[in-house]
Amino acid sequence: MKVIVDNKIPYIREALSRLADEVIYLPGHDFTPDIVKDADALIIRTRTHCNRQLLEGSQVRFIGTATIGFDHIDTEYCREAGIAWSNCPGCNAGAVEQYLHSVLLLLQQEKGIRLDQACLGIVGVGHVGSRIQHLGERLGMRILLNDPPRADRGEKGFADLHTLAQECDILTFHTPLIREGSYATYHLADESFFKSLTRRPFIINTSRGEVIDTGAILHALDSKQIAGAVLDVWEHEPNINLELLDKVFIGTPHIAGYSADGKANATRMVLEAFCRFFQLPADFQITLPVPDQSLFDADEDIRTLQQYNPHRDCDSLRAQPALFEHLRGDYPLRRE
Ligand SMILES: NC(=O)C1=CN([C@@H]2O[C@H](COP(=O)(O)OP(=O)(O)OC[C@H]3O[C@@H](n4cnc5c(N)ncnc54)[C@H](O)[C@@H]3O)[C@@H](O)[C@H]2O)C=CC1
Ligand SMILES: O=C(O)C(=O)[C@H](O)COP(=O)(O)O
Repeated sequence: MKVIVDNKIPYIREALSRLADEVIYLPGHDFTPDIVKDADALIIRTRTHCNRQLLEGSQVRFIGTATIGFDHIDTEYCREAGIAWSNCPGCNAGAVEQYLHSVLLLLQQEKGIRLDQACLGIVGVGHVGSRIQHLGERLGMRILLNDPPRADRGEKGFADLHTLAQECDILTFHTPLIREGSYATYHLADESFFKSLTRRPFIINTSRGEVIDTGAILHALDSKQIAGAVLDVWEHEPNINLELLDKVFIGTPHIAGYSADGKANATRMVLEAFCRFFQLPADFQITLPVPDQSLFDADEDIRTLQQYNPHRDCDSLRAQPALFEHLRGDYPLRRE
């Protein structure tokens, strides 16, 4: 069996060498129709666009993405072509929670937001959003939740986006990127959304850049419709809007999910899916580095920011925005 694998997926090589006869490691954007044509499986990240153009005429039967998001896979084409695919639900939700925890503490320390008096709006309440809900509750915040697909399934406790826009001091986006249909999230935060905000909130986006219209958020920052923004994801990565990077409170290179723990979960889950599909025994171990014991005695807020302070990633990105992809590819994975 021949497998082509993104060369930035950590902890995978030893396990995969025991599962496949031939494994080729390549940068995610270097997968071409010629390279994939005689592969049985692709193991990818968000950087490989799996569509007709890449896959037509190939013998690929399985695609595993070591990510939760799967907007880079044309699932309709895969269905037509009989190609199975799999993602890793929940793999990196703990890492994004860690990112949000540090961001909320920094908003309190540096922007004067009293978290215990603030209302937090969470748009998209899945694996990540649910963890942010519990984090916000632990921090004493009032929480409003928006998740139309869950509300339409009859689940209780959700409000519409307009209510969040009216009542929240901080709004954070955790939806998938959906380009069309009744739950589309492409440019969910557009000019009319920003106009509808009444409390000059902070906006946080760790979902996908395309969920927020770049022109609209720039205008919202300039016209003070919002107090500031924290962005981990951007339209047109890696060619991000430098004016926006300059104007946000914190801007990072799509690394909210980049903990060693989250990456190891993703590798384990993608290999389990691979083994299920090819009916192979899943007899592999993924070994993580040990946690840093020296942090264990500190006060929780101090420990949170010692373990992860997003200003570091923001400073690196601002210093060399052209290295967006390199900063991600060679990221020193943090522990949760
Ligand atoms: N920056 C990063 O490193 C990371 C980014 N992500 C992004 O965050 C997204 C969310 O991650 P998870 O919570 O793990 O995914 P998930 O699939 O568990 O949750 C997504 C939630 O969004 C809801 N949703 C769908 N359409 C919606 C709409 N129109 N409005 C409001 N809610 C809607 C769904 O019902 C679901 O509850 C991922 O799809 C991915 O794009 C996830 C992990 C890391
Ligand atoms: O899981 C997702 O979805 C993400 O956005 C990841 O954190 C980004 O993953 P990579 O494609 O950079 O591995």
